[in-house]
Amino acid sequence: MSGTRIPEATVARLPVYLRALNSMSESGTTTCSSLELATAAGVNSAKLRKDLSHLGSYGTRGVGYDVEYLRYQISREIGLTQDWPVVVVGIGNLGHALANYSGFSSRGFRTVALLDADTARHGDVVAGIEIRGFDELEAVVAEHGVGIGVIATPAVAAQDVADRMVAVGIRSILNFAPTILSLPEGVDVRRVDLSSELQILAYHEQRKSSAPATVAEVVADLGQPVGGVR
Ligand SMILES: NC(=O)c1ccc[n+]([C@@H]2O[C@H](COP(=O)([O-])OP(=O)(O)OC[C@H]3O[C@@H](n4cnc5c(N)ncnc54)[C@H](O)[C@@H]3O)[C@@H](O)[C@H]2O)c1
Repeated sequence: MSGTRIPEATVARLPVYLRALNSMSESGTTTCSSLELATAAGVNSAKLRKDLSHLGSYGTRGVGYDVEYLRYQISREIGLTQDWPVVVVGIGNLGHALANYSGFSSRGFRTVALLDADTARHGDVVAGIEIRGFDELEAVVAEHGVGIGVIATPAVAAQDVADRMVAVGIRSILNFAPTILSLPEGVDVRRVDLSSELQILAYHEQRKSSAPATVAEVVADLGQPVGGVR
């Protein structure tokens, strides 16, 4: 890691740069300009250069960035060169989808246990992992050194699950339940709220459809030809 504290907004963009670099690498690209990488990541190149400067990466004038080296630097910075054991709690519809998602393991997140409170689910196997009781959380965390917990339970259960996670030493939580968790300092929580994201899109959609009418539309409403406007 760079050792200096990187702004949160930059940290949030690093995985986006990494994804763009991964596609470049897969297509055999060995170097890229800041503009090429910025375009692939959907940001402006000044912001990209500033972000990468926090990693001590400035590229080479006239050559740009070395794709493989930058991939390595970003991966190291966001901890992807390490193996991260993860426990998922709540193996219903979403829990099944998360357990089956191969994108976690390819990025170093190894699901070591699937836990659920419903005894009817215990013993079922999802993605090669047996669902176990939630009361096994402490043993699982101790055995695998789990630092990251994923909550995919209904909202009413999420706070209790989070409290139990923290009590057994988990310090980072990814929460899919649509509820705000109250947790002690030092515990990082990321909330994935798909409904809120849809609501934000709905808000923009609504604004688009109520955008001011063009002159042509106003004229059409008045029943006059556009050419008739003075
Ligand atoms: N399904 C989706 O597409 C989706 C999308 C976004 C967010 N979410 C959210 O994710 C959560 C799960 O959704 P779902 O559709 O998978 O629900 P689900 O009802 O299918 O699954 C929830 C699972 O959590 C388990 N559970 C309940 N209380 C528990 C506890 N205290 N400890 C351990 N396990 C417990 C249940 O036994 C069940 O297996 C919800 O909060 C939902 O709002 C779901």
